[in-house]
This record gives sequence, structure tokens and C-alpha cells, in this order.
Amino acid sequence: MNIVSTADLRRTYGEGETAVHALAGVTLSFPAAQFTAIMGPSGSGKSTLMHLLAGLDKPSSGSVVVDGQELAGLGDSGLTALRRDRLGFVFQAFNLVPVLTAEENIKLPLTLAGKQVDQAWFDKLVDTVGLRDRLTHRPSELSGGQQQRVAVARALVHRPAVLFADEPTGNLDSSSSEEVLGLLRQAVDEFDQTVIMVTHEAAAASVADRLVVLRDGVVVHDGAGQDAEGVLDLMKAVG
Ligand SMILES: Nc1ncnc2c1ncn2[C@@H]1O[C@H](COP(=O)(O)OP(=O)(O)OP(=O)(O)O)[C@@H](O)[C@H]1O
Repeated sequence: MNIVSTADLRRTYGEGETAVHALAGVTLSFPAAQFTAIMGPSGSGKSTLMHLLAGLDKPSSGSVVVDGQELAGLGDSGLTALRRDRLGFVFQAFNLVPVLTAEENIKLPLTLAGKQVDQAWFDKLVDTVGLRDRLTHRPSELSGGQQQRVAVARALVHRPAVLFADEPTGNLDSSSSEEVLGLLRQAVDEFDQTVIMVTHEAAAASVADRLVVLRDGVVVHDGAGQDAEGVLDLMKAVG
């Protein structure tokens, strides 16, 4: 079953001769429990695609279906509810709330939605991300890697249909990057989580099951995951 799919997705900024075709017809399907890395040179349309998949921007034409819902058919409140209830996000900047503890940050999506915390799931997540002894700490008292692990737990606490990760290791050293990527991998393997990650880093992309490469707003490669060397070779070949 596809959790996310697009059909001939286009997004044009501006008009006439100065128009930029950030996405120029992208048709992709993302099956459940698959880890996809999206790569491509700067300006190839990766952020635009992520924003459209998450309903944060509207396409010029084409469709996006997420968790069985055509986004064009949802109003602003429907999109907000979809993002809150069905999507998880991890960004390069950890985006934690500074005055809240790690535990409060992790539970925030549920608090905001007025939903009960599934304590067994919360405990499992906390143990998976290895933050049991840091739950009462505020973000400023945590390392970058720990903060991003809080962000991963927060993105998973409401069991989203899909987790979007936008350069999740962009601000991390290599060992923290490995930890965070390992967590995302574990979420796919153990929790059947669907993950779609944009990255510039071959090492990050190498943990994915599938590699999609964009260039000039179109898909120029869509294939099985590669090791880091394979990713670099592929990027050279398509770049
Ligand atoms: N709000 C906007 N107005 C005009 N042009 C835009 C806007 N946002 C993006 N673009 C253009 O659309 C194209 C795709 O941009 P996008 O940010 O999706 O690329 P990207 O692959 O995410 O790049 P990067 O790796 O640098 O983040 C670029 O040419 C960019 O300049």
C-alpha cells in the first residue's frame, strides 16, 4: 500500500519568462515501511517536493495523496489536522521548545491535539532513542545529538503515517548523525514506519532502502539504496 503518492506534480514560481519550474512533473509512490532518501543538487526541487507532500505548499498542478487523502480536497483546517495527526517532522534545526523538558517536548504533538499519551509506546520510544535519563532536561542541557533524538521521538509519538526528515543530520557530528540515522532505520524496521528524508549527505542516504534523485525539478533516478560510495558514484553519474 502506498502511504504517499504524487501524479505529475508541478510547482512553478513566478510567471512568464522569469518563471521557475521548481517541480516539472513528478510522479512518485512511497509504499508503507520504506525508507526513501531524496537527493539532488541545490535548487533541484527537494524542498519544494517535501513541502508539497506535507501540504505546506500548494502545487501549480498535479496531485498529492497522503494516507488516502487527496490534499487538494482538504481545506486549511483539514491540512492542519492531517499534519498534526498523521505526519511527523524532523528538521535540520531541532525545533524543540526551549522552556519544555525533553519529556514535554516529546509529548507535545499529543498535548497540542488534546490526546492521551500511550504510555507503553512512549516508554518504548524513550528507550529506543536512549533518553530515559534525560527526560527532565531542557534542550539547552542536551547535546545536539540528544536534541535530535528528542525530535525523532516527538515525530513518532503519535504514530504518524509518514515521517518527513529534512536534512536531519545537517547540524550533527558524524557519530550523532549515525545515531539519528540508526533510529530512523529502526523506526522503519521495527515499527513499520514510512520515512521520506531529504539529504545532501551520501552517508545519510546510504541507510535508506531507496534513493530518488531530482534534477531541475524532475526525477532523474529512482532505485534501490546504495552504500555511501555507490551514492556518490550515482550522484556523479546523474549530476
Ligand atoms: N518562494 C520561491 N520563489 C521563487 N523561486 C523559488 C521559491 N522557492 C524555491 N524557488 C526556486 O525553485 C527551485 C527549487 O528550489 P528548492 O528549494 O525546492 O530546491 P532544493 O533542491 O531544496 O535546494 P537546496 O538543496 O539548495 O535546499 C530553485 O530554483 C529555487 O530558486
